[in-house]
Amino acid sequence: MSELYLRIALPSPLRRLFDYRAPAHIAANAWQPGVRVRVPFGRRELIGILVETATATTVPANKIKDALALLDTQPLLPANMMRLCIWTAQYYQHSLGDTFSWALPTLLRQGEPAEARQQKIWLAKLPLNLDDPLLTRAPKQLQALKVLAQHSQGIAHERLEHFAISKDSIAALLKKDLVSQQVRQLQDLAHKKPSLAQPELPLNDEQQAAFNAIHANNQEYKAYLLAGVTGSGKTEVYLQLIREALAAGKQVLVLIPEINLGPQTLERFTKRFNARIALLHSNVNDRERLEAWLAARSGHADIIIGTRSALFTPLQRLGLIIIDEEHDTSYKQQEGLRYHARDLALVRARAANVPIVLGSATPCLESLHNAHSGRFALLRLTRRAGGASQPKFIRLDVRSLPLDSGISAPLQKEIRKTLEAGQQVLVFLNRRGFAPVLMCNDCGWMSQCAECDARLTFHQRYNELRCHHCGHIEARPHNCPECSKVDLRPIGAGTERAEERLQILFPDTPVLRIDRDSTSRKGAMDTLLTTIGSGEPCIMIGTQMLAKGHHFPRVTLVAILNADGGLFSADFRASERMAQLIVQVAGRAGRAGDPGRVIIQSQLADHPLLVQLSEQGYFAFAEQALSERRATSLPPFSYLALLRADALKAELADNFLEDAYSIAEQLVTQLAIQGVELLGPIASPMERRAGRYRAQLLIQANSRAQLHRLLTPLCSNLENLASARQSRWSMDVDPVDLF
Ligand SMILES: Nc1ncnc2c1ncn2[C@@H]1O[C@H](COP(=O)(O)OP(=O)(O)OP(=O)(O)O)[C@@H](O)[C@H]1O
Ligand SMILES: [Zn+2]
Repeated sequence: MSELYLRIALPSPLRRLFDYRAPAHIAANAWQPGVRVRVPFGRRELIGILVETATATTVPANKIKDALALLDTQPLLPANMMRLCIWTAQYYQHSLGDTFSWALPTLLRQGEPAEARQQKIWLAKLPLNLDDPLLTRAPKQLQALKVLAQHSQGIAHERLEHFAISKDSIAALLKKDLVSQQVRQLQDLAHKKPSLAQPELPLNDEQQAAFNAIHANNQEYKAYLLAGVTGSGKTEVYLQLIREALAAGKQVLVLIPEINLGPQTLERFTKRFNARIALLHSNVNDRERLEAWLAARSGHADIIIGTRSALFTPLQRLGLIIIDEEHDTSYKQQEGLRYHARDLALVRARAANVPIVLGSATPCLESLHNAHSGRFALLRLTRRAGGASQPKFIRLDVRSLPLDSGISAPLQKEIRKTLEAGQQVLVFLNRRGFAPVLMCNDCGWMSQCAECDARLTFHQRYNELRCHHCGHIEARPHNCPECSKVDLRPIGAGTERAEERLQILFPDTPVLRIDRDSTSRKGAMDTLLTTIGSGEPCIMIGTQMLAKGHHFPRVTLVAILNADGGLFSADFRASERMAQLIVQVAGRAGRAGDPGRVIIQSQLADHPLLVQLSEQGYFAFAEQALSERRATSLPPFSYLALLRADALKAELADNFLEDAYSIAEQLVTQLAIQGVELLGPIASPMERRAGRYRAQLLIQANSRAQLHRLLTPLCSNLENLASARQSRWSMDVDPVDLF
């Protein structure tokens, strides 16, 4: 009999498969594509995914090794997900094995069985006998038994500690026959038909029209851009579409952006339905993630809600995909496999032939362009649901006004008025920490990161200087490191400073800071949201975390403190980002009965972008931005890939990129590739970061197909370059950031 070879995708950066011999003792038909295989690799063992089997190999007979073990009896990934992963790897120019690693829950990557866990449960034996003489000299066991007795459903083995029950006590109680153990299958819950748990809101005309349009075509692929102003009730449309899908026996995949959209949004879904909801976001632990993934794959979960990687969850009965806040850049992964979950979701929806809804108040220009060209159906919600009106914009010119920790006097007055009316205020400042830099008033020294081309931010709470780019932390110096004088001053204001000042200005009002520092503790965000939810007057001061999808009915004033940042950036997407951020933050104002106001405090209050945005709204801005992109041939009117390199010495990264440039040039000629331009190599906008020098080569093309004709051979050539060994490099297809 001829030998069987296994072509395996291994977690390695190399863009190829690895051949192994199938051990003779395993039946040939057990090797189905999609199963996990353990193999020797150098001196290590790795777990890979079988992609295909073959009867021949190019590996010489004395070099080929036997696979060690087959880990699954069924393919881990069904054929459609295998195809999606393969497509992803090819499109993003990434190794297939590593693509699987990003797509799979951690525990599966590590070889954990792909089975729903059986949970061990401890129960007190009945009738309960707390006076048992066996317990008289064992107070801990007695206490443990009492606690167990209070839990008629039993306590899970791994939760014992939580109830201060030691494993020793349990073992002793088991010996004395006072407790018993049960094994429960976590997915055993009987399969009930999902139902509504809460009455629905009657849709308004625009919502109904959007719902009808999507519902009418719910048996086939079609992409919808649900462009609804903030507070227009997009979520209600999603919820009713989900109801229809569930009633038809389908599963629904809902993608949400990262960063704390968590509690509020999730609650709206969980409260609405009696259905099994699998959560796959950053706050679930590895075990929970695996359970959710398995429940989704087996069809046990009805609704799957997660951040970008949830896109890769296998689903048996997929009927609808929803991408909430589709413009959010957290859908693009910025490391390793640089995929865009929104774009892949479109690929997935098309392959599964199901509808996909992209929702946003501020759609990205790519999506608007797709709507214009007819690839997406555009559905507009132009009014706020439930009668609230759109907030009013006020541009506050602060060129000649002194700023008090970033807050001008007229703004302070408006805040006071709002609080006195019993309402809440949201202050937006997209800068964490106390001050963006510490400066010596004597010699002009400024706090600078030793590892990055960046300033160190002063964090007063910890009396530290921190680099927001590499994570470096040092104690705040007492004297100037240059001139030894003691006059070091924080320059500019971050959220910490604004918080401190607001608390002094409004001593009787709670001031809640919401940024990555103040919410890093588990549960901290929930506590803050509870205070806000009470409806009492308060001031929230925070970064873009505040901009994302929150519904704060009592907020009537939104203040944007420093809107100038995005007006000068070199990145062609900066103005789009800034417009989205301003509109999203502004959208938190006046969402219930009382009308909302938005004050944009700026040194550039007359900047055309701010004028247009505040007077004509996001869509007018977006149309103009699109026509500028067209005129300058930038995405979505061209396609980009960014080759980045970094190394300990600048010339190593440069050498690599110079080599890459020549190879790319040769390939363009050899393969007669049309309409591709190589721009660079140049130093990255932040040239040094975390001690490494960074440079980049931008590849711009007027067709996606031509771009990929170049990228695929280019990447395999780069892998074998000598200069590639002294640099780290990555290819970013459709980059969202150009640094
Ligand atoms: N048809 C309706 N009738 C009455 N109230 C509604 C209706 N639809 C939605 N609402 C209410 O309007 C408010 C805003 O809705 P929702 O949060 O869904 O808007 P959104 O478009 O998702 O907003 P954003 O993009 O700003 O996050 C919510 O309080 C919601 O309960
Ligand atoms: Zn740094």
